[in-house]
Amino acid sequence: MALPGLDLTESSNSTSAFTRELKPHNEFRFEVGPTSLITIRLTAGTAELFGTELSKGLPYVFTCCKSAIYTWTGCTLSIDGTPLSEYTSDETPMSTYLNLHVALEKLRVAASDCPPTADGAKGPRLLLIGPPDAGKTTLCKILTGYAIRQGRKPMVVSLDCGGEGVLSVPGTISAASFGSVMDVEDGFGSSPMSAPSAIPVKLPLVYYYGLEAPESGIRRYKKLVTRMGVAVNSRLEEDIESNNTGLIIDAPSFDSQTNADLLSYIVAEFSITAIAVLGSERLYNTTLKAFASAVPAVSVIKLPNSTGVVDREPSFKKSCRDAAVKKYFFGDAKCTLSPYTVSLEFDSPAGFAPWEVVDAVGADGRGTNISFLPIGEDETALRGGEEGENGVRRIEVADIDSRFENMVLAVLQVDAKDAGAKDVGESAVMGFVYVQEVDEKARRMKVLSPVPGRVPAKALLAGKWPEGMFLT
Ligand SMILES: Nc1ncnc2c1ncn2[C@@H]1O[C@H](COP(=O)(O)OP(=O)(O)OP(=O)(O)O)[C@@H](O)[C@H]1O
Repeated sequence: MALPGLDLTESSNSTSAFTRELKPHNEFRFEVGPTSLITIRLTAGTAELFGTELSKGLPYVFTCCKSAIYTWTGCTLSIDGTPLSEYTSDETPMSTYLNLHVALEKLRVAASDCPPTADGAKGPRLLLIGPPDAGKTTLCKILTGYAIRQGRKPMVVSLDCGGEGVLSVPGTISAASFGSVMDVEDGFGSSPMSAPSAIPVKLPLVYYYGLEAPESGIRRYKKLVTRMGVAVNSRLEEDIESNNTGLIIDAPSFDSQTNADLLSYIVAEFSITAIAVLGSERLYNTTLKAFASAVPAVSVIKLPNSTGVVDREPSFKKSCRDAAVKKYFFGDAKCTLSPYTVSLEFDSPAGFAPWEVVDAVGADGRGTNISFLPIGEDETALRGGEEGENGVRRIEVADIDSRFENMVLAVLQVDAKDAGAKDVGESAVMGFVYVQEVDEKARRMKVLSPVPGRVPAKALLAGKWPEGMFLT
């Protein structure tokens, strides 16, 4: 059976079943393509997937992923389907990661012993940095999984706008408090901002950045980091349990000195107490020097990355982003959703306010690069002023045409009617719609919405990331 909108067929070769016996401290690594499924069952022993324990006998279905199942005690796995590749490895950094978790746990215990209002009641605030594909998100999942298994309630922040999105669609930064078990198949699981889930819902705070890299719109990115920092800090102050547990932040990819300023900015906004550098000796050394005399003190730790972490080709990453957006609207193999087709009138009396993210750096490295700017219009005029300052620009209705089709628009929390560039530039996200068709003559567009009824009269924000895609 094919799933609507997902183009997923059930395992093309469901007869190819095999088992793998893993010795203690070994890892079963596998890769599944975007159009196939494999099912894995734990039949004996104990095992975990990036920090979350597998239940015995339960079928876990995987698609479009490169992943690994680790065992501390030895286990038997039964696999149904044909992975693109699979092997077992006895070389993993899991003991080092466990040691890091134990060190964090000691700090959490010390924080719990302090009076709630004392400064010492703040648990460890860890920032994970490293070059692309170093395994930052994976380590973030592992540490979150271990903290949850220990009965903790970690606050997880994803500042990686270029990735697949954590509890949301790509192009966003998000934060959520994790109090319940994570999803083995889905990693961080789902939320009303990503997809349905059988596991208790997490309600993330989401900002739509709309560009691939922080450098492309660094001023706005920093503003969003500040907004996120304020929200997360005040949430932690209100919730003693979360405050004692602390923060785990998955940073965007850093490569040595070029992002030094952004790194210091993030450290200051979230009052980071420790930075873990994955997979880059050079980045570790520059970071160590940069924070050697920081007040308050910031510990810098060097961590090995797993030999299983593979460079994902751009096409594979694109498939993963597409799959994340499809999942937001159509659900997944376990829980199919039927999004609604809704008409968005340009002349709606309630208000229609489309905005777009302004790219601060063009492909040539200079000037703005505005996707919907009418041909011939002077881009430099937009660089100053309130709009340039806030990294967003109001789109004239006359400029809306088929270039909008197949794009994701963020429905912001500011009302369409009185939205200014500052509100739009810094507003959190309510949800997303997908533009199916633009009818310029009838002055309306057809959008896919996850909820029935009219799209709320809120400001809509178009970005360049995730890039346009065909959903239906
Ligand atoms: N031990 C492992 N075995 C197999 N695959 C792994 C392992 N660890 C991580 N991976 C996979 O490697 C890929 C890259 O890892 P991850 O996303 O954690 O890196 P990252 O540093 O966060 O990447 P980004 O550049 O997006 O920030 C992911 O698909 C992840 O599932």
